[in-house]
Amino acid sequence: MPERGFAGDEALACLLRLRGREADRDALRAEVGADPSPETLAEALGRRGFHARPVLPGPGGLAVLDLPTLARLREGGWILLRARKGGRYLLLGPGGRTARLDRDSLAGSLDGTVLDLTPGLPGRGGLWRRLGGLLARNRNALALVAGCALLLQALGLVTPALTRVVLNRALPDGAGGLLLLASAGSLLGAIFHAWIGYVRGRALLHFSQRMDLGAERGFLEHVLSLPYADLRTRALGEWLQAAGGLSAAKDLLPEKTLGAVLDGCLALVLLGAMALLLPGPAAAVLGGSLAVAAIALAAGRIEVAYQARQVALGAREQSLLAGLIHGAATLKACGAEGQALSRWRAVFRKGLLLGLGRARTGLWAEAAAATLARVQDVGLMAWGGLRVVRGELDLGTFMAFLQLATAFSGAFLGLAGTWLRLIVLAPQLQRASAILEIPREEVPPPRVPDPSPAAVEARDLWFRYGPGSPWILQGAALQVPAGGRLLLDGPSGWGKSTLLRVLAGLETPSRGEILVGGQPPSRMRDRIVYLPQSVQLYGGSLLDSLRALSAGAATPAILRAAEATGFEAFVATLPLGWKTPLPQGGRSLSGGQRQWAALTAALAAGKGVLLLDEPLANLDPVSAAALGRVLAEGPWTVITAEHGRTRSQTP
Ligand SMILES: Nc1ncnc2c1ncn2[C@@H]1O[C@H](COP(=O)(O)OP(=O)(O)OP(=O)(O)O)[C@@H](O)[C@H]1O
Repeated sequence: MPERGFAGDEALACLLRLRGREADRDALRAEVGADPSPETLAEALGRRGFHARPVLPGPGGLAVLDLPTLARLREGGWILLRARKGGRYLLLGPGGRTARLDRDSLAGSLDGTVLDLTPGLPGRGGLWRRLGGLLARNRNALALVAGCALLLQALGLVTPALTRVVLNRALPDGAGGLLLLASAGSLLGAIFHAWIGYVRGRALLHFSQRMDLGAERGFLEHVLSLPYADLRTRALGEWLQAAGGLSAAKDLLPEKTLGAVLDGCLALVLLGAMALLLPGPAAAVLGGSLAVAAIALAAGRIEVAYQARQVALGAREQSLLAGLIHGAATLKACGAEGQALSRWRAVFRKGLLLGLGRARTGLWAEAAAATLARVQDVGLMAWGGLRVVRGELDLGTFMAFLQLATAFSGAFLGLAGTWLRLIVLAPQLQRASAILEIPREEVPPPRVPDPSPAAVEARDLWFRYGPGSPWILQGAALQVPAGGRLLLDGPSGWGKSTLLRVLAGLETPSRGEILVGGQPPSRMRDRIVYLPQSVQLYGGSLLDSLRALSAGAATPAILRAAEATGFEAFVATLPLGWKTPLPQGGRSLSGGQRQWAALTAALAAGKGVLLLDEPLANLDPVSAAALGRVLAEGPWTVITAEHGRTRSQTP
């Protein structure tokens, strides 16, 4: 292990050079400083067209990183992870010093932060454009897969040629030497075939893994970067279906689409070879294969109609299922399990019937296509056998033709099969494409949170949830000076939460203006924290959950906030303290404790403007009063939605 790491700017220069980019160290130092944070390094890489993110991959995650990249050492400084071979990592440190470490020793000497440069879903546009871009970024692996597949196909032509030689020349002439030569050729061909198959399999595995990582993460990144309004208007089932569509498209692309292109090439070559041997029967085989493919495609068209309805129903069914599982406790408490189940069952049954109809069509088509293919085989055997018996055709040519015809039918049907899958999956793929086509929200890159309070002003705000929905805000206005307090009060459904979301920049008003510290809220993300009415804690430890909710606040900041809100006293009563594991959603905490935790995280985020939606509603009066005092005394601008009190004050 090199004794010390690179300084941040030097590490960046080194990485850029390894990735084939110009890197002037002085210019880089002026750009990122001498001791840049991982986020600053990622941003600098982003400006040069790399998709870089700081991650905490853990020992297992190191294996899927795109190398070369940078990792931060436990003792400080950065090290270059240059390559990975046989489970060991080649490291590069200052002065060109290198070392090789196994995964666990490497993980032990890092502080956990690594820059992940795995390409995500590139660019803009729909599904195919983005997946195409991802393919292009992995073109070396793709070229290896294609090259191997072509070689395998070329080897497939050797067997019919050898069969012809053996049957027409070696056997009738008793040419032992030729027979031996043909056998040795076959054996060598088989060994070469197995080796190329292995290389292709490995390249495909590597390629699929990178596609998986890029596509799935790219999709999630895209979803999380969408405007809030787009996120709230779609049901969970729609997101799941879109994710399923992307997954299917991604699986189709490397193996099937590449396979289809190669199948197409192979089919042409085989057809040419057949036509050279026996032109008439070659035309008959082509006709038979076209008929089989036509049956499959006609059935596919019917299946598409079923599939489109299945996708729509599937989205509803998955949304209902998620709601049922998520709200199982409430349903049980209300004794409404039966009703919920029967609603889900009704949708599920419809989906099942559609699936059945689709499967039946598929079965009919399969049976018809198989029968036709058999008829063609039998016809070919009868025709060829008769001609061989009559001495009009030599046996070797006939057997070679049969082998070519079988391979041709396989390649042709493979091509039709891929096309069929594409058209049947079209409705699901369209759903993924529609989501990928939604433009991302332009959000300025994250900056260090700004704890200074800012004035919040809103004038003539008009907002409604959709074109036909009633207006929720009709000319709303407010003015809170920096460090001031405003309590929003009103009956349920009055629009308090809506107003807070509009002020936070999550919802866009139809009319009116909002200024936070003189800027639109979307530009002030580093200063605004919005705490919704019902918070979702994350799984993992209690500390992890608060860190996530506070957008990555450092542990000392979380501990300071917990001391201020009194949450630390509660954590001290837990046997595992901050390491207490939480289930997803934090259900092992009471409603009040969850709110307490979320408020602590909001304060730990270190931002100057707090927009809080009923933050104390679930707490007991004593804790609520104590927390109310903390909020009243702190240096923030606070706008709180609460029932029962209307008060506005300035410090
Ligand atoms: N996502 C949504 N889509 C459509 N309408 C919505 C949505 N969220 C809220 N509304 C509607 O907006 C109105 C205001 O809701 P909002 O949650 O802002 O009220 P509130 O004053 O915070 O109520 P409460 O005190 O009960 O929390 C309600 O009539 C509600 O039906």
